[in-house]
Amino acid sequence: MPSRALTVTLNYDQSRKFVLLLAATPDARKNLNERILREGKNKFRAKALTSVFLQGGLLLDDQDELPEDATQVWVSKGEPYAGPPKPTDNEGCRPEDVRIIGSKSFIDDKAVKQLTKVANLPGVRVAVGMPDLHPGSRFPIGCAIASEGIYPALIGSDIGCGIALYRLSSSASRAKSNPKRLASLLRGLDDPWSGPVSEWLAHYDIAQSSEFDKANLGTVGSGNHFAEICAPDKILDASVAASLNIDEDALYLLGSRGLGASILERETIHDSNPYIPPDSPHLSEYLADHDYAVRWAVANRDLVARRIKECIFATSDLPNNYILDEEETLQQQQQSGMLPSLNKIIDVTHNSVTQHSLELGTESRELWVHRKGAAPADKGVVPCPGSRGDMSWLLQPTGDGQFNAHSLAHGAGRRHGRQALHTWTKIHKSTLTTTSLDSEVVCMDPDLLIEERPEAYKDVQCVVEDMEDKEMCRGVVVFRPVVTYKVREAGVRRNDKS
Ligand SMILES: Nc1nc2c(ncn2[C@@H]2O[C@H](COP(=O)(O)O)[C@@H](O)[C@H]2O)c(=O)[nH]1
Ligand SMILES: [Mn+2]
Repeated sequence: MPSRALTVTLNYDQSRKFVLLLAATPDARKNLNERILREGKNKFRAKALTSVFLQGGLLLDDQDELPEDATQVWVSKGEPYAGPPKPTDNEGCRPEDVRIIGSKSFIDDKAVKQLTKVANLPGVRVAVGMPDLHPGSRFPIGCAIASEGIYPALIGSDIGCGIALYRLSSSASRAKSNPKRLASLLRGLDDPWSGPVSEWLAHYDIAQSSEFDKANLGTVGSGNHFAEICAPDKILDASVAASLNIDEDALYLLGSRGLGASILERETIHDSNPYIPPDSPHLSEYLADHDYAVRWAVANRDLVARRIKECIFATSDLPNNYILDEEETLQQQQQSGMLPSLNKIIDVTHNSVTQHSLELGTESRELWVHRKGAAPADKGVVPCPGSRGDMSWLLQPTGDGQFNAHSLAHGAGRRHGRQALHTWTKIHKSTLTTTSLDSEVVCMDPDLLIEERPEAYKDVQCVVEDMEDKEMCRGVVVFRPVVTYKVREAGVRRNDKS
């Protein structure tokens, strides 16, 4: 009777494999787990092998029968599956499900090529380039990618990065007539927070706190991260603006703090772009890490906001449990006269993955939407920052989210790469700390001053108009920058660019 060949591959080094011959009888397919592990331990000289994966990442357990069509298995020491996706996931997007939204905005060809490549990955069903689309080192930034399973590398190392908008107060408005003075008040923000880190994190369902937390929680970080005090310049939708109480100064905070780097590192030990299929047991493990990084980033933005408020209003005696988004507590605190007003309007994460229903032709599918530099369009208003020398917008998402994969642009997007900006005509650094809108920039890092000057970014108005033309959103408020905070101390440059 002819035998059947089963290729056994070592999951953590896929160049190593051997062929196991199975008799072509139904019995030979039963209780195979033990035999595969035994042979694997011998052939690979790896005593610690514990699990057998089928193609796609499903575990072959003790009592499981080998599926009829299985020709390969992967043996692992317990690390996540690193083989190819299930054959059914193999085709990428249909051409009509690859969209680039941008007729007024500049879109770099390199970013289009990167998006096309991503759209062809197995399991990917929809790929949308937003008008802020620009090239990243491997994958494009400014896009929403919907797939059957999850590609951790598409979300990248800056999991949880996002932007939050807080109300400040009219006393800050008075200071706006003097941005230099307001800027001079922002001190000590690069130092670790001296408050109770674990207590703060506990408000965000984070039980542990580490040395990393102590050193980083409550700091802005570097790279493209910033805090910005801004003032409403134009109210475009008075009723939405009124419902959000936007009539005074506001504070934008963008950033995370590099926590996602270790998560991505763990995921990409064996493969630079692994795929976690929808039925893999590893999917929920990755999501637990991902959600933790997202909550941490929100906690961080809130703490930076609190510290900025302390700088501006010279109050260092806030109760330790003062959390910005607990409206009720906040209102009580304000009523009791304890606090100047600073509460949160919205916080959106723009590097993340969440599940959504999307229509593919006549079929509706539950897909994982990876947002790499894209804001969710199903959580209320969305901030869309321009640059330190341009306006920033607050947008109201519109439409059913099908065309844009429930996402909007996360900003203006880069027009020029960081390195290119260093080759431009040299400008004296001092002229970069006051913008053409008369706002002040606190940035003692000379490279960042060059790399993030306003000309580095696209025109945010074109980005917004491109989305309005597709009926994805409408403008609510346009904000003018007053003070942009990057880094105060020379030499403090944290390694968490995204
Ligand atoms: N209002 C400001 N906007 C800025 C500043 N620096 C950058 N940006 C905008 O934000 C996004 C950043 O998103 P990222 O997470 O990809 O960095 C970027 O596209 C710009 O439009 C600033 O100082 N002020
Ligand atoms: Mn970031």
